[in-house]
Amino acid sequence: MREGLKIFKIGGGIIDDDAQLRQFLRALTHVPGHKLLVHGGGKGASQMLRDLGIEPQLVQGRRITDAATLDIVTMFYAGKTNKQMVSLLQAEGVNALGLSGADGNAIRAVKRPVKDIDYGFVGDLPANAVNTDLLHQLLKNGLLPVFCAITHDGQGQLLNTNADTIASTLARALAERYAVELHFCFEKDGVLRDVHDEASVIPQLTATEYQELKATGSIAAGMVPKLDNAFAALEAGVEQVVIEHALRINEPVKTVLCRS
Ligand SMILES: Nc1ncnc2c1ncn2[C@@H]1O[C@H](COP(=O)(O)OP(=O)(O)O)[C@@H](O)[C@H]1O
Ligand SMILES: CC(=O)N[C@@H](CCC(=O)OP(=O)(O)O)C(=O)O
Repeated sequence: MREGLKIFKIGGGIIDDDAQLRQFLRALTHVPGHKLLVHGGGKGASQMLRDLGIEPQLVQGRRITDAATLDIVTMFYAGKTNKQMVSLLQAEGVNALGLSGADGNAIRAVKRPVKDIDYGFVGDLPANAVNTDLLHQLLKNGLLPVFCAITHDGQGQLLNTNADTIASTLARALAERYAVELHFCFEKDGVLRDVHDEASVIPQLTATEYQELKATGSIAAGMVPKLDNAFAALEAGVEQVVIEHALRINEPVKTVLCRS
């Protein structure tokens, strides 16, 4: 039987709030078994860019990343955010190891080709992007890998990659070796039928219902690429995909994706 692995992705809203981040990380330490954490930080990065006089540019939730933006998001994601998160986990007695995709050649990306839009230094992840042997070794040694949203192309170029995509790609690659649960954690209790009604959580969401709710506009904005990544993981053999509140990961209220 395959061993279990729980992959958690934490988004920008919670990361920016020190008390909430600590609460999430403390709850994470109580989750049994192999774990892996992926963090974003897009909201904080946009604020930092503005503070430095650069207006952030996002198209459908994806950041257009010119050279100056890449420098700043690398410092923010792979530096401050990643190291702060690792040190908070160490303070909880968990041996976390912070990684970008370049470290240990963990995730190798391909610079997004220019079509209608030039996204600049943004990395897409091919099917063989993940160094699963490295991650297996780390997990076997009791480490908790903590990934930021920076990858590399193998030619010395760092690239900015959406954190939901990194989580989904890691889950798909590691599903060959582990029974993977993928948890997208953010600041709502799950996928909402009505985004203005916090109590309207959909407990079980099928791909068909997702398409319907997307067409009516009930599911929109950042939730669309998140669910595209989430359903892709489910279809590729990930055992379970969950969308849930980062501060309630041990509680039953959440959205679980269904295959049919
Ligand atoms: N039906 C929906 N249910 C929940 N959130 C939704 C829905 N439709 C749109 N959203 C928006 O999507 C956001 C989550 O996407 P995003 O901001 O990219 O998350 P993250 O910060 O975790 O990467 C929510 O904060 C919410 O504003
Ligand atoms: C290419 C691209 O869009 N990269 C993202 C990476 C961070 C991220 O995904 O952060 P959240 O999960 O908090 O949104 C960005 O720079 O915003």
